[in-house]
Amino acid sequence: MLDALAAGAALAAESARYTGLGWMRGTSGNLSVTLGRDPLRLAVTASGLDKGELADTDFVVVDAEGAAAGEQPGGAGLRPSAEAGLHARIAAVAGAGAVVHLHMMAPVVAAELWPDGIVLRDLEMLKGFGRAAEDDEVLVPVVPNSQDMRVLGDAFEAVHDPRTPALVVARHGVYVWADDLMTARHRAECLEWLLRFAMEVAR
Ligand SMILES: CSCCC(=O)C(=O)COP(=O)(O)O
Ligand SMILES: [Zn+2]
Repeated sequence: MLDALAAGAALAAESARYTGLGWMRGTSGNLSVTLGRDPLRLAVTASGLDKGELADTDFVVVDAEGAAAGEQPGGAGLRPSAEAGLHARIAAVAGAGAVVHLHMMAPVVAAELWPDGIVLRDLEMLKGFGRAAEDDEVLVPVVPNSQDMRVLGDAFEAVHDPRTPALVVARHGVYVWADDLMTARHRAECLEWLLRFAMEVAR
């Protein structure tokens, strides 16, 4: 596992990449890395900042509820992401080492078309999403949006399949997770392609 300062540098670098892709527009999106499991501790991007311009210390160490925990490398002036509670739930339930939350367009539009979940099957790019390409049917779950991270966390747990490292929040964005930030990014990139493909062929 990364220490907090290394995690902060990685969060800033990854956030800049996602901003370049247009997936963290405005101040949207947030990323986290798991720092420890007993007790659960995550480094999560600070709330309300331009995610394309994060300093290496623009993160907050949070607990299992998503609340700031202990002394903070970036000082007491930073607030944890408003969505830190869902990051923590995903880290706890799915065992994720890194969680990325992105405001990319494809999952949100796909959720409008398929509000009960998005089915993907027989696509080579599924390998990049951590699944088999052939004879594999993947249901990417969709849950309604909420401002209450406990409500979102409960909705996530109700639909969670350990084989599927993503959750679409309708009219909001997508969560993708993996053991580390780079793998989470690869999965997010492949998922975006898969969802765009699904919508193109459904037209
Ligand atoms: C225009 S962004 C609205 C809040 C949100 O959905 C988001 O992803 C960013 O929240 P944060 O508190 O992490 O800045
Ligand atoms: Zn969001």
